Amino acid sequence: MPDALLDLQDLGVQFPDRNRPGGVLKAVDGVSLSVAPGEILGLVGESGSGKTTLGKTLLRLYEPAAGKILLQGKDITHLDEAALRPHRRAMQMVFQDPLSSFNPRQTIHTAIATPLLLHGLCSKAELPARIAAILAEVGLPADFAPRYPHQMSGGQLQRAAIGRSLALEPQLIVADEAVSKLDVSVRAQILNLLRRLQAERNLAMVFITHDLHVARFLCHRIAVMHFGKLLELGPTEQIFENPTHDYTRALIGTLHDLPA
Ligand SMILES: Nc1ncnc2c1ncn2[C@@H]1O[C@H](COP(=O)(O)OP(=O)(O)OP(=O)(O)O)[C@@H](O)[C@H]1O
Repeated sequence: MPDALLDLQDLGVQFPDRNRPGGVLKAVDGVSLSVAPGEILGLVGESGSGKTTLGKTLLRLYEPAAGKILLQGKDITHLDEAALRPHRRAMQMVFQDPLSSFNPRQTIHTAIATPLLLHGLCSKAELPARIAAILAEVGLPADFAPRYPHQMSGGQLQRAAIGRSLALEPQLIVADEAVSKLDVSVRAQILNLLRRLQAERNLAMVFITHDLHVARFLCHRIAVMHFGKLLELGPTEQIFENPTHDYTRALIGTLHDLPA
């Protein structure tokens, strides 16, 4: 895909196998896929299928054993930290557990201010207004800035985590089970927030989830992973209505057993 934001080509990631001393586990095995600007790509598959490993590797948090990662056509697969720095801004991650993704001794203000100052995106004088604008964008009042993580609910904190990731104006967010720890009503609010951000900012996302309801609601296309391999990839309705693989059919079959 020539105008892809992100292009993964035959990506492989290996770990020492925890169950076989001396053995190698192919956590991601020959995965090729691309993400267009503003596209939400869902990564689904059962536990251990390699979703998180793929997400972390495309962000260059893990070193790939094989293949290529192209960001806006630039090969970032083996760039060192210094060369990677300008590209890091373009891709941010939102984790499952917002509490553990914040430093408990830092206020929300400091957590959002730090990357802004580090990347020279804002002067100290501009910080309060900038942080208030970021909080407003994720539906939090400005007076949440002086709060510490433990003074916020899970949903409020996930909003703050999304705000922090937006501070650097990324083009792509990798969200790893970002709503799975939230209550159902809060989950819907955060999903709507992600949808709005995608539409307003043309923000692309790799949305990792084991929840097929969530994937169907949010994602434009869905990639199904199985034992580190990409089993199939297609528009969301096609995956749900006309899956090619028995494994996908079985995965979707479980959807009918889940509460809506
Ligand atoms: N740091 C690591 N060292 C060794 N093995 C790892 C490491 N991280 C992941 N693995 C293994 O790689 C495989 C893929 O794991 P991964 O966490 O990417 O899967 P997942 O689909 O995200 O699963 P889950 O939904 O449970 O998070 C698993 O077999 C896992 O045990």
